[in-house]
Amino acid sequence: MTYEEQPEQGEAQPAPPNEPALSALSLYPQEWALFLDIDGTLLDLAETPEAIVVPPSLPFALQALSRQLDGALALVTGRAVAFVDPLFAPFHFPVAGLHGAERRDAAGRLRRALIPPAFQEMKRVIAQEVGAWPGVLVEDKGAAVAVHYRLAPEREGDVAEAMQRYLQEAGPDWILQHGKLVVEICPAHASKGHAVEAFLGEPPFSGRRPLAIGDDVTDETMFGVANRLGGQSVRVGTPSGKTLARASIPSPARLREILAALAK
Ligand SMILES: O=P(O)(O)OC[C@H]1O[C@H](O[C@H]2O[C@H](CO)[C@@H](O)[C@H](O)[C@H]2O)[C@H](O)[C@@H](O)[C@@H]1O
Ligand SMILES: [Mg+2]
Repeated sequence: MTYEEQPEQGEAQPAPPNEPALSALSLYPQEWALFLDIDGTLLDLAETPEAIVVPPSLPFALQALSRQLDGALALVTGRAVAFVDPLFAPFHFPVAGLHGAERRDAAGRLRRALIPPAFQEMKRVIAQEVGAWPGVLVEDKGAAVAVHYRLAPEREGDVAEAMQRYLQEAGPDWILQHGKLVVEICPAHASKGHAVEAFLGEPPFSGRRPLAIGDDVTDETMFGVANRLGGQSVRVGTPSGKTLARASIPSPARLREILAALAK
């Protein structure tokens, strides 16, 4: 198993194309744990959060791969955990949701994030104010709220300004998370990197090398953890900025092809 060495731990570089990065999974399945982002990684991006399409064969490929890895496969997403299971039915994979703020481990134990009453009220006000702008969508995710402007890109500045204002109101327990044509307010204590570390502290993930695959800035924390722990990091698509990922795959469609081949 050979990988290109990186110059410095933590130093962001453009990721070189390196699809063979995934072949280690089939060569040494007992050594690896796989952490997969959903939107823009496993699934093509869609115009709205609800419009995503899950190819029918994908859940079965993931299940076969999970079995090869003795269950050491987890989904690590900005979506809420409750949203994820129906996507990958009939399977229930270990999953970290809301960028790591909630997590269901391999034993099925779910750690939820609290939704304080003040945050509940703030989501209502955001939906009322920002949700009234044509083309702007407010996604209530429980302990996080996302405002999407994919259908109204000219509203980027307005959305950023409004969410910054709401963040001030929410206080220090919350952070802004920028994504692909979306700005979110999420719990500050969590990150995808922390979620990957938490999985790696438990069976069947413990003792394995993490392979993290994602497409967006929120995935950079799990790339950093994977690199630090002797694993591998893969960014899907062409990153707009620099990335900690050590390899890249051109598209979700290509990743699905590779995963399907590995699952056989
Ligand atoms: O961490 P991920 O699994 O990648 O989730 C990140 C966010 O994905 C979703 O928004 C993005 O995908 C939508 C559907 O393709 C797209 O319409 C939107 O523009 C993207 O930002 C999801 O709606 C968010 O809740 C996730 O945090
Ligand atoms: Mg993504």
